[in-house]
Amino acid sequence: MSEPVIELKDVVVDYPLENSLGIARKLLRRGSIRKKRALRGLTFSIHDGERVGIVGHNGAGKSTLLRVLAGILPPSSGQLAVRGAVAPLFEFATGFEMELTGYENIRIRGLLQGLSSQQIKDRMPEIAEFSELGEALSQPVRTYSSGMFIRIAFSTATSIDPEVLLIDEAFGAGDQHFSVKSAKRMRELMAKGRVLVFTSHNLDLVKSLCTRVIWLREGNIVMDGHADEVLEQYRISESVI
Ligand SMILES: Nc1ncnc2c1ncn2[C@@H]1O[C@H](COP(=O)(O)OP(=O)(O)OP(=O)(O)O)[C@@H](O)[C@H]1O
Repeated sequence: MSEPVIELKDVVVDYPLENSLGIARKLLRRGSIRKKRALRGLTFSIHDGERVGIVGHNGAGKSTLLRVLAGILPPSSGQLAVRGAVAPLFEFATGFEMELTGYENIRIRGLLQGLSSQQIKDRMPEIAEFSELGEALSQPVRTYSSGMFIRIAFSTATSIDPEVLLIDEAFGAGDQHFSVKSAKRMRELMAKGRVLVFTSHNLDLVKSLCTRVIWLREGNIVMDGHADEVLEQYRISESVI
């Protein structure tokens, strides 16, 4: 079998439960920093062509797992390999430099996604056009509405032909016009992408999009297997609660 596109081994994520001042004070006093363990040693691989749904109740660790796969959040311990270009289609409103212009923010996001300066330059007209932001792209993004941030982030994230598509169903694609346009582009990318990882509370949508489902509970994998089988068990457990 070929090398997996995504490979996790004993991946743990702890969130500090203190702000940076609290952490500094604890360090000075040699006290222990309180943490919340969100992922408790996940091990799995995803191969070419797999469409994987991640399900679980609130707080199960779905968003944390997507952030780890996107490289936004480094694991606290364990090993992670993601082979190929990743398009993270969630948390669009985070990570902007407020004093810089729309164009500059597109460049930064592109570099973070692993594009070269030349690739960004080549794609800039297409990204700008898809965003439909026009002259506003020359303004500092602190002047933008929340929908305008989404336009930049979505247009940049989908400007590559990604091998790995990470989608949180609750991604919120802005106004009606842009959400129709972005849904169409997402479907095109899903048809082309080698791997899809999709989190959602909408089990019918998961069933229609995914071949495999990983069920998380409190940062552990409860079940990992064929979508129909895992969703059936998950539904039974939900009706018991
Ligand atoms: N920034 C943070 N600081 C501290 N704890 C966090 C942080 N983000 C998430 N957590 C905790 O980590 C755990 C996993 O959260 P996560 O957001 O990954 O769950 P989820 O499955 O995506 O939930 P939901 O379905 O509600 O979106 C939860 O217990 C949550 O309270």
